[in-house]
Amino acid sequence: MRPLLQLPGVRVLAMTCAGLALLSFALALTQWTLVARIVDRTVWGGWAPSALSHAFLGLAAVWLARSMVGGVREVWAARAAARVKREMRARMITQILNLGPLFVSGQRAGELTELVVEGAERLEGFVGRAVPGMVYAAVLPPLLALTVLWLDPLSGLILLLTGPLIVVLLWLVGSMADRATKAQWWTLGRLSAGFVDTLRGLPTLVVFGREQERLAALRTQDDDYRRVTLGVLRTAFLSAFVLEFGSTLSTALVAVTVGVRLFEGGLPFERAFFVLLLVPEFFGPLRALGADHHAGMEARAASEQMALLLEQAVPGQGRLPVPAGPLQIEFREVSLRYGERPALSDVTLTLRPGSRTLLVGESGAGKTSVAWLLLGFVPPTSGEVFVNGVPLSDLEPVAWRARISYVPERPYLFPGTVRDQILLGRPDATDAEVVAAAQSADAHTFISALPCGYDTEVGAEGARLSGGERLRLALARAFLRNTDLLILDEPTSQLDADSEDRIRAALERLSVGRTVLTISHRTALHAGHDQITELSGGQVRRSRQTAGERA
Ligand SMILES: Nc1ncnc2c1ncn2[C@@H]1O[C@H](COP(=O)(O)OP(=O)(O)OP(=O)(O)O)[C@@H](O)[C@H]1O
Repeated sequence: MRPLLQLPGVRVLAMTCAGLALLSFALALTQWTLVARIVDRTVWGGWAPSALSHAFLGLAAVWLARSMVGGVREVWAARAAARVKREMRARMITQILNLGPLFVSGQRAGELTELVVEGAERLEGFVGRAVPGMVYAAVLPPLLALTVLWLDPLSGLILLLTGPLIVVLLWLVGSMADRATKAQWWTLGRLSAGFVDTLRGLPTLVVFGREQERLAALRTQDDDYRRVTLGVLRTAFLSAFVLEFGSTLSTALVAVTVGVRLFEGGLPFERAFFVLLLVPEFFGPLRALGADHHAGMEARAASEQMALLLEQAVPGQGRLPVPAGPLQIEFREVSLRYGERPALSDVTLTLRPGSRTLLVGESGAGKTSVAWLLLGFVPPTSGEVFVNGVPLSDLEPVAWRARISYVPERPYLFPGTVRDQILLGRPDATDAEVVAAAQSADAHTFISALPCGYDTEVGAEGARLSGGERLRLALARAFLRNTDLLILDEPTSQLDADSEDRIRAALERLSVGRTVLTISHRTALHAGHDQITELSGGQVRRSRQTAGERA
């Protein structure tokens, strides 16, 4: 429960509910005192009609006040729950963004989505229902039991014995359900992840004829989920049964002992009736607790995973401003490991301002890792990257990335229009600037031929465009972004000769006046670069300066 109690606003909500519970207690006492008195005087006489009507008026006022207190509790709890949901979702998303692409690449998209979307919903259920329920159950029954003890010690004793017993039984059933609830949460996460993976890999599954197998695996996961959900429901029914049985039994016990003493003349009618009216008030919050307990357990399973995500150490966030003017970047004996896996070892490399460097090497040589280090997605395991003599890790990361344009091998296009894709480079650009960027990237002609031009929807991940068209949109983004430093990761590896020539021409225009790092398998791209560095097995095998003759 600890991480749940640390949720924003939960303590304030608990204190408010405690205040409202005290108010409810006072109102309940007043309400049932009036009812007992009205019935007593009506049966035995002794009140003038005006006194009776005053009592009825008072009863109506108290009833209204109780309803209002109940309403305030509902509204307050709903607001706090919505706030917690919003805030925790924002915290998780910020944390995922801060942890960066390296963290995300090691996760299953479906599980993360499940945690951010469904996990936050579960917190809403906990804060909106379980917290007020628990506070009411902690405040009202003890006060009511003490009141009954004062009015009629025997009935009070029955309540003081049976109440805690029911709570202990509830706790035992809850502990049994704890593992089932966690299993339910994990299974749901796996099911969502499996579904997202299936959707993403559908073309591969179809090509290899494995879609039926995948469907069967999803069905098995679905069956697992159904099984654990039934297990959770079984324990929920069990706790409801324990509560109903316990409260009915002890209500009956109080009623019998009160009835016997009433007939024997040992207890006045009004007091006996009052005690009987208070007994359901005593069990009411405990009954509600049984239902809300389930929401609390579901939230706990999700909150433990959230805590794991939120406690992950975020790579160093520097605070220094990025130096203005031309940027000289130096890798000094930089090594990088992904866990136990070495990717780079003692890499020393200098990118002079305005120079063009080609980083070549076989697959797995560590080229993309150099780009990720430069983008600040991963910190070096040893050594340091310097920007104008300042360690990159000390620079403010957002301001640093604002100086870089990165064109990856497979640029990602978000659902939206062609214009939206280009505007990602600079959201405040005008239409004329967007068109100019597209023209420079040799994208304007194909965009104009699309059914709705710049307003054409590109589909999920740019599914309605070819690989070369997607790449040209990514270049248009880079033109619009207009930064000092440009990183091109395998920019032409997937293109035919004609597209490659056109993209190379666009790249040439884009590179003018910038510091460029081009990553490639092939040395064929060497024309126009000032420096060619060869990586092999994570080490610099050779680095040579060239004449820098432009292609
Ligand atoms: N997220 C990761 N976790 C673990 N190991 C990784 C990760 N990313 C890369 N590696 C490993 O680090 C090494 C360097 O990978 P990197 O992607 O930098 O090579 P590359 O030269 O860009 O390869 P390619 O040309 O095939 O893209 C490889 O052995 C790779 O398996």
